[in-house]
Amino acid sequence: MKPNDKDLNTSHQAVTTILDSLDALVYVADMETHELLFINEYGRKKWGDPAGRKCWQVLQTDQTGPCSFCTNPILLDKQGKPTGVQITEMQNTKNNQWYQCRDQAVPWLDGRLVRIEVATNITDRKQMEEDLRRAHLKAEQLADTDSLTGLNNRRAFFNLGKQLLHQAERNQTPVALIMFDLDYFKQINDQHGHALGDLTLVNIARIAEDKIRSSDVLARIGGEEFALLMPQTTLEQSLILAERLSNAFAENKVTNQTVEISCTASFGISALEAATTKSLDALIAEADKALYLAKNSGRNQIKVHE
Ligand SMILES: Nc1nc2c(ncn2[C@@H]2O[C@H](COP(=O)(O)OP(=O)(O)OP(=O)(O)O)[C@@H](O)[C@H]2O)c(=O)[nH]1
Repeated sequence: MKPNDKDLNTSHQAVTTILDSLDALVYVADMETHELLFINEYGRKKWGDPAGRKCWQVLQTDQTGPCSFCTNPILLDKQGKPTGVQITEMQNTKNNQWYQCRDQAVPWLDGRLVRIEVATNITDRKQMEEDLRRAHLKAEQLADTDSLTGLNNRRAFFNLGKQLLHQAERNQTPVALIMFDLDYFKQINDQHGHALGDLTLVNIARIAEDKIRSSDVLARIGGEEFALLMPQTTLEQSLILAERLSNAFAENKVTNQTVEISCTASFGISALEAATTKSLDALIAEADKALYLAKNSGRNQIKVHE
């Protein structure tokens, strides 16, 4: 039995009612001319009536032609045959909302190819993903950061240090390590309180940060112990920097309302010459030995591992 006009009219109305009830954009656009042939009520309410206009004129802003992100090219294969459903995520240029777009090329009633898109608003999900990404990044940064000074912590020092040594070995460039430890720091805490001790550590960190290159890895690896690993740096160059640091620390004054103090440091230096290999642990052990010697020789001095 052939459907009559009334049946067809009723089924057209039924389909329109269904499409207009959806909480998603549904539209049909000519794949060649981009003319918008249909848009459901959700789309009309948000983007307006097509009135013979093209999809890029109705749905996007500031377009003078088809969008650079138009999905048409992926909806057809080299022979011009539909590739099936393609799912993309896009931020609409008119309302800045994010949409998941389910696009498909299909033959229209008159035989030409059209793009049918069903787009659902995923802005809340995108925002949640972004929040999660930021929280994850922050957690990672916190796990690598010394909370008092904001410097790398011990864990980060070992991770970054190993990468740095690896790179240096590959490039056959020298690396130097300075370990420094504040002198008689316990006395500062005991005599003037933990808060002034903390302030001293922060001051020392800022001074050191100020004197190094962005490629250097500076870390607080213990209570009052710091490590500075420098790529493309020789023993001689690191000695000059250690002297600068030593002088700057000694000149630095830390104050609270009642006292003004200064604090020196002892330094131990070790180095990896270009085109040689050494583990980070070995480099640290050598610098540590030199630091121990500096402490035992009266403090406020720099010793180099021979
Ligand atoms: N204020 C403060 N003190 C800390 C922190 N971490 C460790 N310390 C203190 O640093 C002091 C280190 O003391 P010691 O290891 O005896 O070293 P020192 O007094 O500097 O002596 P030398 O290193 O031999 O010159 C201890 O009193 C720790 O409590 C911190 O985060 N803040």
